[in-house]
Amino acid sequence: MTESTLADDPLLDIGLNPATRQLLASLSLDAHTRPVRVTEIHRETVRLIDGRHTADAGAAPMSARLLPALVRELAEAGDALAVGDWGLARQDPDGSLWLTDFLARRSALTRRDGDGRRHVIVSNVDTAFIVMGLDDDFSLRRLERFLALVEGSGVQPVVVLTKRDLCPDTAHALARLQARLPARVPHLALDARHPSASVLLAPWLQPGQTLVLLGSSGAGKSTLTNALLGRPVQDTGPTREHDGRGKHTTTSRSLHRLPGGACLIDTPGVRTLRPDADADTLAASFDDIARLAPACHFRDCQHGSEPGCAVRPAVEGDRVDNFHKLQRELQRDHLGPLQRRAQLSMWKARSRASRERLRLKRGA
Ligand SMILES: Nc1nc2c(ncn2[C@@H]2O[C@H](COP(=O)(O)OP(=O)(O)OP(=O)(O)O)[C@@H](O)[C@H]2O)c(=O)[nH]1
Ligand SMILES: [Zn+2]
Repeated sequence: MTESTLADDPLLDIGLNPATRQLLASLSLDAHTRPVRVTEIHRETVRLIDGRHTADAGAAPMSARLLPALVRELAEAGDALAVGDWGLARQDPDGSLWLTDFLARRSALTRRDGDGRRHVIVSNVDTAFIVMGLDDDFSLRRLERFLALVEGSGVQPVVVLTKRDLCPDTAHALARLQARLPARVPHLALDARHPSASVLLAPWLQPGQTLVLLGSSGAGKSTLTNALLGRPVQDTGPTREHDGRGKHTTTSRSLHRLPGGACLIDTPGVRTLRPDADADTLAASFDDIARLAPACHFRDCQHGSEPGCAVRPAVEGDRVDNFHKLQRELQRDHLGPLQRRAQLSMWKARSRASRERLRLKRGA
């Protein structure tokens, strides 16, 4: 048997990359076990694709149960499956499908719950397009939030500015962005409705690559998804596709295969991922400030109006302010409910006091 190449591996359709392929090759799988990717998580089952039953775009997902040993293993590790995970599925003689293992992740976008625990929302993603409109949506502060969310996840952020056609002065917006954004983060401006979007984004859309779109509501994620797919994704209603078990709706398709060969993961979890950072990723994302701060004259310099500040001349003031704001938020998020309430009433008392002072000053 001649060795097949990555290019003709059916798993390429579902985001197989050289590293995952190498890992799978080392596993000597029996005839009943095959590599799969998780596209949906339900209470007792998961939906999987194996790249074999590919329709025009995105494979029709199969339902599988988790092997009890896998459930135990995950519980012991305090972990859970995520969309994008690679795993192994075994088909029993009676036709039932079991997820038996899951493979180590090479990247993960996570969110924290109220108790500060981390949950993986999506894994094995190469690129996150941070989508932001060049209209009222444009906010460098929010962009910095999203970047801090992606930082440290193993995912490459790319800033995609949509609505270029609506922006009277794109050059100005880009200049502001460049003054703020670390040079390592690629960025571009486009009209998300135009087919040329996939040409501009081609470097991140190569076969085997997996991407997600992040961004606030109305930023243009659906519009861009349609442009990348080359056709509208129907969000509701039945599709024409039948497989004997009934109709699939496209809403259940969270992994789209793009014409160029990349996979786009679009799940409600990703859509609603709030750009919250944690301390490490925040520091890494604002590493320009961290790098310069040791050269400030005062050790506790806030990079405001202190003499001898090394940060202020080099970093835009609003970026420094945003860093401090996100840091404060983080501290607040890490407080327990009681401490949070105490802090809230302290702030309320303070603002009451300052309102009172203002009132007295104005002689009201
Ligand atoms: N002119 C213009 N309109 C755009 C562009 N990108 C998006 N739009 C419009 O902006 C509106 C919002 O775009 P959507 O793609 O629905 O935004 P979204 O990010 O998917 O929003 P949610 O689904 O709420 O998360 C739609 O009316 C789009 O037609 C663009 O580049 N140019
Ligand atoms: Zn300073």
